[in-house]
Amino acid sequence: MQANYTLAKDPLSLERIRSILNRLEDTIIFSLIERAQFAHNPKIYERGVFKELEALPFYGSWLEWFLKETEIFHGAPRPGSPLPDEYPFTAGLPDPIIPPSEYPPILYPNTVNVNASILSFYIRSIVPRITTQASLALASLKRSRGINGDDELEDDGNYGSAATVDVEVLQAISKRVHYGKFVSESKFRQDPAVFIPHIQSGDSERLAALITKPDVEHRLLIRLRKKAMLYAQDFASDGEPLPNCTTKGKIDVDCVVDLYESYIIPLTKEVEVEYLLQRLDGMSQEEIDKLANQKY
Ligand SMILES: O=C(O)C(=O)C[C@]1(C(=O)O)C=C[C@@H](O)C=C1
Repeated sequence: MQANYTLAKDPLSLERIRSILNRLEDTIIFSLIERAQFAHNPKIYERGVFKELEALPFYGSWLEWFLKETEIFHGAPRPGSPLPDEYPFTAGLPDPIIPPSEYPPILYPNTVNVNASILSFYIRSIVPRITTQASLALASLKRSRGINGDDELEDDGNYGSAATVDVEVLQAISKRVHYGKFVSESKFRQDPAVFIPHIQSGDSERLAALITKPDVEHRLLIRLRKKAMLYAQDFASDGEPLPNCTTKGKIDVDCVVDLYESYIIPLTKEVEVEYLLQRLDGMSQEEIDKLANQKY
């Protein structure tokens, strides 16, 4: 998020936040297309495989090392920083070289960070699926050359390139999912009195029902499928689209839709609810009563 986002006249307008979520769909689809050109390379997600890393010293997977180095370099904001639209996947990061900029507070202070879940579903369910085509092509090439070891069939050796793109995909998904906090704050401010009793009783289910908008989800999934089909299109050298029967396309469109339906939307909702559950922390009953009648 840029400074101009928080300085906008109404940074919590739901329409505005949804337009950012819409834009992030493009970033996520394009980065997945980039990852899909490489084979699965399962080695890069396992700890202790690259002995070279132990000399650093670093204990973790190849991808975890990339995440850590990227976050150190980017000076990833720590939880609780004033502009929380980027959340670290790794811990123990040094302080950024340049002090964080001052931004007007928009979100209520909170500790919500679901990056561990994002990393887990991405490695477990997304990478193997979006790389199936590249891995199969590689495996048949290797077999034709007499290479049969199961371990190596899905390994094209592009560890650096694959992990670089993994970091991009993960950061884009993380940003998208944690935007749930802005959505939640926006919905809360529309009518604090509706939310307050359920926050006070810790009723996650009622809160989830309040923030869920089935028609918005439905439209999103239709839009996403159309976008993914369009971006996945292959073109001939003269720029003419190749017919679907001659090309499998750059990405498995069903996988993109499933990623949103099964993981990104549910996790965004989890962030929204977790954020709400912390929304009154540290407030006195008097302050809460005042908030219940507040008109933003
Ligand atoms: O747009 C909203 O209102 C959101 O809360 C975001 C979102 C989403 O993840 O896209 C999540 C929950 C709603 O049911 C609809 C959409």
